[in-house]
Amino acid sequence: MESPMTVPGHQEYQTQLDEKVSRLTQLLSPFSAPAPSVFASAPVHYRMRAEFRVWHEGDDLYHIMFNQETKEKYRVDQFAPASKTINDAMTALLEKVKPSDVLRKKLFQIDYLSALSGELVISLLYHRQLDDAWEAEATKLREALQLQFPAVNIIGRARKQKRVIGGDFVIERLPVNSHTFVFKHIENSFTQPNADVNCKMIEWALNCVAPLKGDLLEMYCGAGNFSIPLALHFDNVIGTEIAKPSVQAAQYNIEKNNLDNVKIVRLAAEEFTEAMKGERTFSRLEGIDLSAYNFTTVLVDPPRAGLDLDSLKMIQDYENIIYISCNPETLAENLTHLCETHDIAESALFDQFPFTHHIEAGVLLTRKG
Ligand SMILES: C[S@@+](CC[C@H](N)C(=O)[O-])C[C@H]1O[C@@H](n2cnc3c(N)ncnc32)[C@H](O)[C@@H]1O
Repeated sequence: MESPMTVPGHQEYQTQLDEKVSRLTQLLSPFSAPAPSVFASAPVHYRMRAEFRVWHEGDDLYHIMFNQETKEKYRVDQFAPASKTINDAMTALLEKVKPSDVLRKKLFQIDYLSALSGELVISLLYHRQLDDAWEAEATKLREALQLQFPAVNIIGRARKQKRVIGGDFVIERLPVNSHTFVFKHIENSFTQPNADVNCKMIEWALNCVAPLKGDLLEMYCGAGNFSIPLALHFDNVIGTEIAKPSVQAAQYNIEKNNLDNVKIVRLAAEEFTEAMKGERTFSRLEGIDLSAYNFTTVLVDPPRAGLDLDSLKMIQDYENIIYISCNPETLAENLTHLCETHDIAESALFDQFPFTHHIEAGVLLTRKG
């Protein structure tokens, strides 16, 4: 079992990025899209999250991963794609967990969530129930790690159990243009994995909306990753999101960034579309008069499946559409509808996932003249 700490070379990275650019260009070519702007990733330490299985060997214990092709396990002492904070924590954590019978017993997985701010959540996953003895040891572990990491939280997870030592989130500080935005990122909720490339995505979106006025409607807004920076530009923003923890984080983020023109509503995109069409009313929209907004622009950032047909039709009512996609195939399918009414004015490739074949893309659509 070998630890593949070898970092792929620049040429290998560039070749793969070039392939992604040509794949995206090809997928967008039926829609007469301009050539995509390309936002590259750092070659190492770009991931804010990492998950490892744990291997026990006598008194020893280490992180492992699996080769996706051969399914063979390999030892991972350091993991170049993960942030420096995660790499430092991997060593520091195991040093302290190894000698503790309570902490190591039936520990099978370790998940790390870090932030550019240096904050860190470590989740320890067990095949046994966690008791007060575990909590006492985990509290001591956190205190010991706090000497090295300014803000570190520990979570213990087992079947139907979650014990939190500290908090279950990190506070991120994202530099976007000349501004720093504060974001609460909750463990086990969606957050963009590559923080630097995420900042470039937000800057690209801000650039797209620079000439636009009025109000912004956003669907699939998560914890307000786009809603909050874009609120500095628009008069008002309404964001919708299905996941309760993300909506709660978004409310926190609105307050911490001192915004009073953003509302986040917990609704599925499909439900929100029904509300916009006047087909259904929702108590969660009470006090919000959707007809009073002057929505000129809609931003969508759906999961891999893309948008349903009704939501596609609904967003075609707006002058400007920003579509952020983690799956260019469903983006292209959705564009066959959207380009009946809109043209692609800008396109972009954000290399959120270097050294994989995954593509994150963005398009700005404007209503046909
Ligand atoms: C790709 S993430 C984007 C989140 C956010 N824009 C960001 O940049 O962090 C997609 C988001 O859509 C949410 N989601 C998934 N299905 C949904 C649905 N049917 N309706 C509304 N939101 C949904 C997920 O919880 C997730 O937060």
